[in-house]
Amino acid sequence: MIDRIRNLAARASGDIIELFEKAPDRAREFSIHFDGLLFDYSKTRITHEVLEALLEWCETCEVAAKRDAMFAGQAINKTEGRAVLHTALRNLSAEPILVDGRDVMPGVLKTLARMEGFAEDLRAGVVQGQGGRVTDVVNIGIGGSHLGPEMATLALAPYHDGPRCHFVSNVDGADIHDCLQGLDPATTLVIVASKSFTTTETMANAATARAWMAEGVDDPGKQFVALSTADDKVADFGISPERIFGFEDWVGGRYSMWGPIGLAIMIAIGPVRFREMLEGAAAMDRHFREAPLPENMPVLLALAGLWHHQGCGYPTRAVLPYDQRLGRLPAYFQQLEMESNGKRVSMAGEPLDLPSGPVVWGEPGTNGQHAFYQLIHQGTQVVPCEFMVAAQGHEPDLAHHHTLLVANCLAQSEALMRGRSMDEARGLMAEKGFSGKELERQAAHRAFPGNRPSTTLVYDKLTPRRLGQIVALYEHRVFVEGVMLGINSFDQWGVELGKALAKEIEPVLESGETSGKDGSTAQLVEFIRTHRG
Ligand SMILES: O=P(O)(O)OC[C@H]1O[C@](O)(CO)[C@@H](O)[C@@H]1O
Repeated sequence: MIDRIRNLAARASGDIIELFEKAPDRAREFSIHFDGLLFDYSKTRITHEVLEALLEWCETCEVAAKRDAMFAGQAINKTEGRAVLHTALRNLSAEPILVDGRDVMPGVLKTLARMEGFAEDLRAGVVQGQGGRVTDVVNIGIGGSHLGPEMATLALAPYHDGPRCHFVSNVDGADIHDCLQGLDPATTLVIVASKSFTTTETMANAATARAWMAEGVDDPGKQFVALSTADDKVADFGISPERIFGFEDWVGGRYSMWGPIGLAIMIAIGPVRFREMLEGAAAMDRHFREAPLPENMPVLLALAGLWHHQGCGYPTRAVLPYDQRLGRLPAYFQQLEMESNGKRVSMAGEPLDLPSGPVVWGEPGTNGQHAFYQLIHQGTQVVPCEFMVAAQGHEPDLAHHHTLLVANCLAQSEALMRGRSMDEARGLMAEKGFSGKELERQAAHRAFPGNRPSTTLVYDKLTPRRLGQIVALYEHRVFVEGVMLGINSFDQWGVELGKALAKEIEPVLESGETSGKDGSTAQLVEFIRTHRG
């Protein structure tokens, strides 16, 4: 199957712009609308023939059946023997979902109601700190217990009407130091977000926060909340059961912002808007489950990704939100995509016969334009770009800024596609008075190859509902790509070795006993020990 796709990519001739000239309806044919979103993948080399081949590959991989198995609560995460049910966290219809014969929905909705009660009480000043109304909330977590809440809280800044939310993740003491500076322990609530409640970074930061809190209040434990699956470990830390918001092991870390891990988001924007975010995600879930594959937005987004990565062989993709408040979305997608699909063996444990998922990177526009777009336009590697932009901003008084923002976004995808030919560049240089060899030399620097693919996701406005849809859209894209690559997208064994070695090296840094370590590691330890003051 992949050979057919690769042959199509190798045979693709002519420029993307010519595809528009040949088919005036191309933009409509290679785009899809769904509930306030437009995904346009027409500025790529995908043709009807390519799409047909990609869809056939998708069918061969039984994506639809595997999707249904996920939604039905089957243990599709086979290396950990778990179901994958982040979708249950936004199943507000309460339609039963059975895991091992037990409906998980009553528990999900009960926890959601507890979170709502707590968030309301905190926002209303009913739940207080030992120095009065809580003014600041510090979420301590890392990876999936950090990136989602941080990303969504920033994204929904126009809706904030609760206490200020801060996020600490790095074990680097600078992170918690800078966060706590200026906060008052007596009016601060600390959320310890950790599915396992064993993650070194989070536990170190939680202990530091508790010590800081103990300096300012009599009973630090009263101003801590835990979001975890590990009640016993939370109890050992000293957080009482009514301050634990639990979830089950079928919620993966990077898929967890919809449940208790999203408590900081709920505190910031309120339970009503948090529900709107869940409803947006649930709408995308329904679309993913019900729309035929050729009219299914997550499937088409996945196929565009696979075409570029597997078919055309482009090793990375850039996520480029023209939306300052989506500034953490590239980092969020890095974990979502690379922790999910960065695997070298198949479900069966055999070496993959395809490259694993691509490197994902990005930055919000227009900032990226003044940093790395040079390479995107004129470097020798092709980087498929995934642009995102809202039709409206949240600042009506600054509508002219938004027009500039949108114009830049659209201009970039157009420039990538059109490029600038040598003849056009020669014309520009001739106008400036160059001639002969110097004109040729100058023109070469100013020519753009063009024909570089991009997709654009446009939404009306970045509301809680739209954010929910967009994140769920990408979650399902990762699922489809994972199934088609034959990968288990829901484990992350690749993070374990480094964690284990860090535990070994910690005492070595104290003792300096480097026997058994390689020469480089031993040299680094020695340098650090002699320079750490
Ligand atoms: O929520 P926890 O258990 O602290 O884990 C945090 C993160 O660490 C990881 O396990 C990777 O190290 C992620 O998958 C997870 O999101």
